[in-house]
Parts: sequence; structure tokens; C-alpha cells
Amino acid sequence: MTNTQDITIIKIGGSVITDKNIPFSLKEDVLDDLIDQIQKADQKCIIVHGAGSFAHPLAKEYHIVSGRNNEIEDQIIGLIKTHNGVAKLNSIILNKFLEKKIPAMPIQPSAVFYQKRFPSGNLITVLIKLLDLKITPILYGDIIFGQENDFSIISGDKIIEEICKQFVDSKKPPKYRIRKVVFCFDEDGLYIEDADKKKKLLSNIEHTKIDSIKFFNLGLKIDVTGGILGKLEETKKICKLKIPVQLINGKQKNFLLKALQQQKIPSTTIY
Ligand SMILES: Nc1ncnc2c1ncn2[C@@H]1O[C@H](COP(=O)(O)OP(=O)(O)OP(=O)(O)O)[C@@H](O)[C@H]1O
Ligand SMILES: C=C(C)CCOP(=O)(O)O
Repeated sequence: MTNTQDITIIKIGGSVITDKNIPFSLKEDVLDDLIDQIQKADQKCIIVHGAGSFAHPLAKEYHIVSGRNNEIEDQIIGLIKTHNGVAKLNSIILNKFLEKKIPAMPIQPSAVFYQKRFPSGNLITVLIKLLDLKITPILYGDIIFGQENDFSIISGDKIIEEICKQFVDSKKPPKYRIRKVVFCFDEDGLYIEDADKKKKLLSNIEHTKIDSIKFFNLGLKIDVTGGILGKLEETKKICKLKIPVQLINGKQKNFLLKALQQQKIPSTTIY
């Protein structure tokens, strides 16, 4: 008989560890603090981080999302620069884990995913092996190759949805069960517009009701993967798999730790 162990997927959002409007601007203190909380929680997890200002501006400049376009000068160089930007952020994050002696292993999504799908299902086997070895896998939003338009961008949020699907679909006895997905970003959660058109934090909502709510507009930052709306699209798919999603503020002291310990914090839970 297999004992099923709970794991949490944590998205370290680019909005919380970088200033998305200033290229290559790392918020090192926030990153350090988030990793400290992950260490304190001492739970099995998979980390996925966003690209923030290390790659969104480059992806925008070279029009990477819409694929190959011969009219864009040096687009292929721009494609690789986009990958290199987020890979640099990944290397910074990995070094932080290693400095704290937390075993973590980066997985390069552009070498694993093809056309937003797993090629042959090896990733799940590798993830399970890493978890067995008490190694924390770290993935990230990246460029992605495919038949259609040759290449595009895969967001960290989409990667999370794909991982959730693979764990749920796995025919093997469930060694690991994804307990919840925690998105750390730079707001306390999802803001809606109240009757007076003022902003109000939504504490929880069923995923089927998301399309019928009126969001408060907190403005746009440089983002090629749809910002908060893209995140909600992936969230709906994750919730359909019966995995709850919690949107939390990664800048607030110990919010991530409390979310991992199932303590109450101001946040939005979508189920
Ligand atoms: N109604 C809203 N409620 C909450 N956040 C909102 C809302 N409207 C806009 N936003 C903005 O959406 C952003 C979060 O989406 P974004 O995709 O940038 O997050 P992220 O996952 O941290 O970034 P990255 O994709 O770089 O990893 C926040 O910076 C926030 O200000
Ligand atoms: C822009 C790139 C390379 C990845 C985007 O991933 P996200 O920051 O999770 O949306």
C-alpha cells in the first residue's frame, strides 16, 4: 500500500521579487524572506517562479508570444535573450536555496515542454524522484518551442496547471497529492469592485463564479502572459482538478509560512 504525501506548489511571482517595469530589478530582501519561510515550513513542495522584469520586457520587445516573425530584427537572438533573462533569475534563486543548504534542482521548461504539453511524460517521473530524494524542484516561466508559429512563451502559471494535470492523471498509485497551489504576488489577493466602485478584497470564491465578478482595475504592468487575467484562466483549470488555489501577498511578513501551515491570512482562496 502507498502512503500518499501532500505537496504544495508555490509560485514565486515575478511581481513580488522584481519590479516588473524596471528591467532586471531584483527585490532581493523579498526573495530572501520567501525562501526563509519555505525553509521554516519544512514541507515538500514544487517551486515555480515567474520571469518578472528579467524576461517580460524582452519577450515584449521581440514579440515572442506570437511566434516567428521575419519582420522583427534579430528575433531569434531576442528569443534566446528572453530565455537567458529568466534563466539568470533562476540561477540567482537557485543560489539562494543552496546558500541556505536547501537542496533544490532547476528544471528548464523550454527543454521539457513542447507546445504547452509534456512530450512523453518523463517530467512527472523526474519530479517524483526529486521529491523522493527530498530535493525541491524549481521550474519557471520560459520560452517554448512548438510546431505552431515555431515558438512562444509558457507562463509559470500554465506550467503549474500542467503539473497538476499530470499528477491527477497519473495512472500510478498516488505517492504525492497536490494539496494546494499558492500564488505569491504583490497584492493581498484578488480585488473586486464593490457597489461604490471601491476596491474590496475577495476572501474566497468558487472557480465557476469567477467569470461573473467585476474586477477592480489595479493597472497594467509589462506582462506578456496576461497578468492577473491569465493567472485566473489557469486557476480555473487547476480548481477543476479539485486543487484549491490561494492568492497571497508575498511581501507580507510570514504570509507564505502561514499559508503553508494553513493559518488564516488576508488572501483569496479559489476552489
Ligand atoms: N483586480 C486585481 N486584483 C489583484 N491583482 C490585480 C488586479 N488587477 C490587476 N492586478 C495586478 O496583477 C498583477 C499580478 O499578475 P502578474 O501576472 O503580474 O503576477 P506574477 O505571477 O507575480 O508575475 P509574473 O508573471 O512575472 O510571475 C499584480 O501586480 C496586480 O497589481
Ligand atoms: C516571459 C517569460 C519568459 C515567462 C513568463 O512567465 P510568467 O512570468 O510566469 O508569466
